[in-house]
Amino acid sequence: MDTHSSHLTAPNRSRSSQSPSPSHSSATSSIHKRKLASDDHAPPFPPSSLSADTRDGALTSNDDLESISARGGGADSDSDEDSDEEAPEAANAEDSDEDDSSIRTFTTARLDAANAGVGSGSARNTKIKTENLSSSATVKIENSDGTKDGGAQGTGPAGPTAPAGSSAPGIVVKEDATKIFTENIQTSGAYSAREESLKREEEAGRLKFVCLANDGVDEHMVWLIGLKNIFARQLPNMPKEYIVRLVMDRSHKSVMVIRRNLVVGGITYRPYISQKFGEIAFCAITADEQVKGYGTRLMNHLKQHARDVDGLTHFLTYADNNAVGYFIKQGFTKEIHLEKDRWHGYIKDYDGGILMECKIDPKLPYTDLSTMIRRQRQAIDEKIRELSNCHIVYSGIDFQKKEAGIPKKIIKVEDIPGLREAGWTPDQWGHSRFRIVSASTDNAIQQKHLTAFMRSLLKSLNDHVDAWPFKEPVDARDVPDYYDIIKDPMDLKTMSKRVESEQYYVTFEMFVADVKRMFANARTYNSPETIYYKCSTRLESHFQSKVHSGLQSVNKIQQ
Ligand SMILES: CC(=O)SCCNC(=O)CCNC(=O)[C@H](O)C(C)(C)COP(=O)(O)OP(=O)(O)OC[C@H]1O[C@@H](n2cnc3c(N)ncnc32)[C@H](O)[C@@H]1OP(=O)(O)O
Repeated sequence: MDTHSSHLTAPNRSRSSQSPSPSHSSATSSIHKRKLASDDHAPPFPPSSLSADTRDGALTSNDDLESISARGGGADSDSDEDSDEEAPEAANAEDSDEDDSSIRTFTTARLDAANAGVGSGSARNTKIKTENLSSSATVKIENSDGTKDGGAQGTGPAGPTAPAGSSAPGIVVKEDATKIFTENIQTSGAYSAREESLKREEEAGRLKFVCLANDGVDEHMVWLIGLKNIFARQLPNMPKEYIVRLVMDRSHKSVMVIRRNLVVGGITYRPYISQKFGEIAFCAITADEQVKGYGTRLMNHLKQHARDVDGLTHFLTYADNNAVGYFIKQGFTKEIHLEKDRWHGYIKDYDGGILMECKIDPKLPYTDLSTMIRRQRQAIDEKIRELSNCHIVYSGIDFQKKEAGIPKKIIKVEDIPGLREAGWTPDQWGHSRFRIVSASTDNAIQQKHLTAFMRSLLKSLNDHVDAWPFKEPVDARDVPDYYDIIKDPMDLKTMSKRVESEQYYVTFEMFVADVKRMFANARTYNSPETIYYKCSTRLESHFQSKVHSGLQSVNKIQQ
């Protein structure tokens, strides 16, 4: 037993890692080959509440691992992960060095046990349970409030999470205040929305975040194996033996997302209590649950736990190249500000990874950031209200229209609700885009001239020999599919109504746009050889010549 368990300690970890041979092809990670710290500069094993005697602890032999794994494989948790990874894992066993023989035993036994069925798995379970119960050195991580991590499901948030309605140290958020903020602000960013939704799931007991280590508790071991399986699948370039070793190493802790008693993902880290920093070894979410916010919430729980329970101020990690973006979004930087003597020689070196650092804020309510963001939004919103009226929403303009799109009543610009309040004055008319064709200041006279001009053009069109197809709106009874194809119909009769209303065409361009639309419709619906198409072309050139001569005579009068 002693020989088996000793590989969990630092020297053996280094020795075994000297010949890692990750031969997997990469699906989700870039090459992430370990180049572990050698024995000579491996730091003394730091005193930690988790580094209890490994010989008498809960997991004391590969037999234990085998039986747990067998049971884990048989459970609903991550059963697909297991089945998918078994073949490569077995194949990979050949690559392992001698120090990994225990892991090979573990893998083989797991396969055997899984094949043997539930019966043999439960026999193993019983054995572990007995051993665990008799083990006085089993270390259990407890929450600051004294409850055990990974407690029974349905008992509310577990792990280091602050209970609902409470707040993180240093920040007091009363429930009522939270409610007001929540109700007042309707929209929240994607970050807050995801955090809030997961927080609600936690409060409803459907989701929990637990932080635990290899403590021998039956349920915890199943979860750890489930997490190991996710790591093995999501980090295909990482030797599986190495993953098992660290996840099961008692100096490492794992924060896990558990949903319906299944592990969704997690982060395994090693807290260096004396150095006040932690090293994130692995981080992954199961494939079909990625980019749903679990990774972010997981990291927030980790930070809160590491600060409040472990007393850490920083995290370091060798981030996989593909995951650098994720770590940046979690507040990690490539610049390392932590004094080198606090971490150098402690953390493991990796090839192909980028060393990143995250400073843990001493006050931030990491598991309730969405409430804090709401409060900040509320404060900014109130300040804006003090300085401007942009939050006031006026009733809209009644755009109800009579036949031919003519407004039922004329609305004076100055009567538009909110316009004056926004600082508009009538002398700003010149900035309006609804300008009459002439630069004259007498709008009424200009409108009369415009109407007369449009009336004369319409008469000229109506009198033309090719006008007959355009005099009336197309009758859908005659041409059933016409309005399926022509969505913006126009005809001379409708234009005439608009001209006579003296309200519709406030610019000449609006009138011309209707004429052009009428001809374009004819050429859209009809093919070029048809009479309708030819009529539209001839009538349009007639219209253009009339407009041209009409505008020339207007110009002459104005000169
Ligand atoms: C030390 C190490 O272990 S390094 C290896 C890290 N692990 C892996 O690469 C394994 C495969 N990937 C995963 O397991 C997951 O995608 C994780 C752990 C990287 C992220 O977990 P998720 O649940 O997907 O993250 P979450 O949904 O909270 O996303 C947070 C943000 O990061 C972004 N993000 C997630 N993964 C990545 C990525 N690989 N690269 C860049 N951005 C990412 C998301 O788009 C999201 O952005 P947004 O807030 O602007 O919308």
